[in-house]
Amino acid sequence: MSYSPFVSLFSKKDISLGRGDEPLSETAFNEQDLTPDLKDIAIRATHLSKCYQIYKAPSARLKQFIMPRFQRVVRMRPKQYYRDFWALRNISFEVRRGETVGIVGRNGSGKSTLLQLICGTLTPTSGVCHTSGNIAALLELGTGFNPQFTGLENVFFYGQILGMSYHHINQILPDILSFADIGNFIHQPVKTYSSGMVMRLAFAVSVSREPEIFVVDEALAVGDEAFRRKCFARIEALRERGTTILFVSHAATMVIELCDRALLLDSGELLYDGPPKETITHYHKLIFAPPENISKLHREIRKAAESASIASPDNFPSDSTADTSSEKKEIQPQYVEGLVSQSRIDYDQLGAAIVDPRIETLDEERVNILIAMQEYRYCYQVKFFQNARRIQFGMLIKNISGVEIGGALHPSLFEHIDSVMAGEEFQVSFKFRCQLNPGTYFFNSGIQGLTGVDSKKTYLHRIIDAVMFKVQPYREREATAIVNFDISSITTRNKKLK
Ligand SMILES: Nc1ncnc2c1ncn2[C@@H]1O[C@H](COP(=O)(O)OP(=O)(O)OP(=O)(O)O)[C@@H](O)[C@H]1O
Repeated sequence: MSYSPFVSLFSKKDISLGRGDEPLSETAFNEQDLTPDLKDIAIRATHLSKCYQIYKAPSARLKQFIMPRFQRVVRMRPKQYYRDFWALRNISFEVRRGETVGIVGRNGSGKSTLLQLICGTLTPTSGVCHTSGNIAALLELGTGFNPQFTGLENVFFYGQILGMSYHHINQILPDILSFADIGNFIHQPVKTYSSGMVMRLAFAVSVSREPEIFVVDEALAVGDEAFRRKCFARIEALRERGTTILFVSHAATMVIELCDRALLLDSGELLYDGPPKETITHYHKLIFAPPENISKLHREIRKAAESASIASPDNFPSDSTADTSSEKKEIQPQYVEGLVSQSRIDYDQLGAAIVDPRIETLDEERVNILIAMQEYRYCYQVKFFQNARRIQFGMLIKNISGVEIGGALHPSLFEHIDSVMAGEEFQVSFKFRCQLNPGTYFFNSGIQGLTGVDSKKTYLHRIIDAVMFKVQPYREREATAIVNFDISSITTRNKKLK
């Protein structure tokens, strides 16, 4: 019976591997061998590469097995019947203990290969991967479960692979079953399960023995909304307890919400390693780029990666609300030159252009550090290159996770400017009160309307994350969550009951 584990536990190790037929060596990774800085590191990948041999047909594989030996005997130069395909090339990065790191990339970019190298289920062609701590990995969905076994049998099967005793699994079984929540299906063979049910069970088992490193490959994508929320909550709990988490996802919001950092892979190369929102922006650009623009985009992303540290959030006033000193109370709105959106996306201009989006105080001073509860204007110019009809100018405020907080349209939600002529220019200004709690936020800008003989409204120009800004507290923080509704509260103490 063949079995390939997809929930697996690995011990501290240091795998050094050579290319192709070279002997592989695996050595123990002792805590005392670690340099002090390495003690903070859960995963260190150094120049990791993985090359697959691609054969045109199965017969070529056989030829490769026989012919080179024969050719050597007759003193011919051995011929190669395959071509090399580099799924990963020269990947180096570190993950600190307790960090949550997302991996994003287009299909085939090498994400799963990287996770498998880290987990040790695949050997690198060259390079080294150090991991420190027990790893629980939720890799390719379903490939590990024995389809003939019932769910319950698989719980014990995996639990023991994870290093738990039968007795311990028995003890925590109610928790596992309650988390998986698949009812009586637990007594059915896994081959009768939907992919969502397999995921529920696999996730429940893999987190039951709290791992030091938790690696998840896209598995959560198959769960329903409610279960995904439950998984996120569990991942959050693991995070809070200091588990290092590495996961692959195509879901931008999830990466932005959960991760401290995100890596962008493309064509086997680590293109970007930075804050999740910026990584996701580069990823989105790659997904939507026509093939002929990919190389140019690669160059741009590499360049952005080099200069990323300049715009590090550490260089700007913090979002902290703890400091309620008098200096903090007197803080003024200001403009910080380097505080610019790294995630701006300019869509094509279809007859109009948004120019110079900015935030101003009511005295027309440009700012990007705003004081909560004060009034500002969000402004931009619009230039029309074509005649257009039924025009609306828009703005939208989002937080760093992409949650849409509030927006407006001019003239209004249900009105529009009937027509504009090519060459006309507008100054658009939205006055607002900054009822946001301290944090980092973004403005989108957009012009909707009709051009030519179109009868369907489209964006004539749109800029996502056009302006980035930070909000500082106006006094001590007065409200919870994102929006400050200026809530006033009162309590009346009831008379003591006799
Ligand atoms: N065993 C293999 N033999 C040959 N090529 C392989 C093998 N496994 C993966 N590849 C190739 O390596 C590249 C990277 O694959 P990988 O599965 O790591 O990509 P991925 O980023 O996880 O993709 P996806 O988002 O589609 O899951 C792909 O082009 C894939 O076809």
